[in-house]
Amino acid sequence: MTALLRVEGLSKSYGALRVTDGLSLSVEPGELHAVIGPNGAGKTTLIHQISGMTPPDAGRILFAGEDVTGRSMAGRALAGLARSFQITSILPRFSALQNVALAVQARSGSSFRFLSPVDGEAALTGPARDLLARFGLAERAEMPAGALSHGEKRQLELAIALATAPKLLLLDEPLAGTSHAESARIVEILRGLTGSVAILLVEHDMEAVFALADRVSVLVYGRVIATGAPEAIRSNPEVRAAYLGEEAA
Ligand SMILES: Nc1ncnc2c1ncn2[C@@H]1O[C@H](COP(=O)(O)OP(=O)(O)OP(=O)(O)O)[C@@H](O)[C@H]1O
Repeated sequence: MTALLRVEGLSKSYGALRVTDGLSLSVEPGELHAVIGPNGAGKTTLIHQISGMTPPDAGRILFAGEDVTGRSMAGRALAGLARSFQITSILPRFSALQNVALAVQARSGSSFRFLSPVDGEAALTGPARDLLARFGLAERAEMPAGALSHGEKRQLELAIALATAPKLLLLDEPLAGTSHAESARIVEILRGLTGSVAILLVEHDMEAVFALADRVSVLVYGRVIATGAPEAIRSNPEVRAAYLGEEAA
């Protein structure tokens, strides 16, 4: 199968610190590929480089068969690479519905101009309501997004990212700061997405990672030390020594 995303030899240094160091990995269509590793291993910097926020010093990023290394964030988003922005993408005074409807509009470009105002609005809010329902937020549709709980904001953020109909979703710690119940709900949402959209997931919650991932890559000092199925990663002696330790026992 041709990889949807291929990262080849990605390097980035800040001063003397090599944050990603010849890093290579791939994500297949529909795959949930988790990236784990100790604090400071370079996981967030990897996501920044893939999304186009941080230019790499060396290496290439191939997405859907094209070299996107030099492309802007907006150009990558148009090509189907979506990133959720840990709540900062949410407009707090707009309702949850309006937040998702705006993302639906962004996906559809100017096509709504040709509809009457009423039909145009329905064409945006219809899919937005469907997405909110899928993300367990149907009853929060009219609520200002800023009034949602932390976990609900994370769910809304996923709905916004999905509204752009991406091929690949980049998720940086979607479970951080959520309650046990909220994180269980988000895990269920992510499970429901697997197969239909590829996901590159950076997450510290190992229970969630091992329950969700098709493949796991382990990043240590900016390098991938192992990639494989969750069970193979859990029992890999090098991974256990470098990161998982007794956590995985
Ligand atoms: N803009 C920057 N300028 C200087 N140093 C940076 C910058 N961004 C990241 N770093 C450093 O690069 C290293 C890797 O950071 P990064 O956030 O990518 O790690 P991480 O694996 O995501 O860590 P965590 O699990 O704690 O989120 C850290 O030592 C960090 O301080």
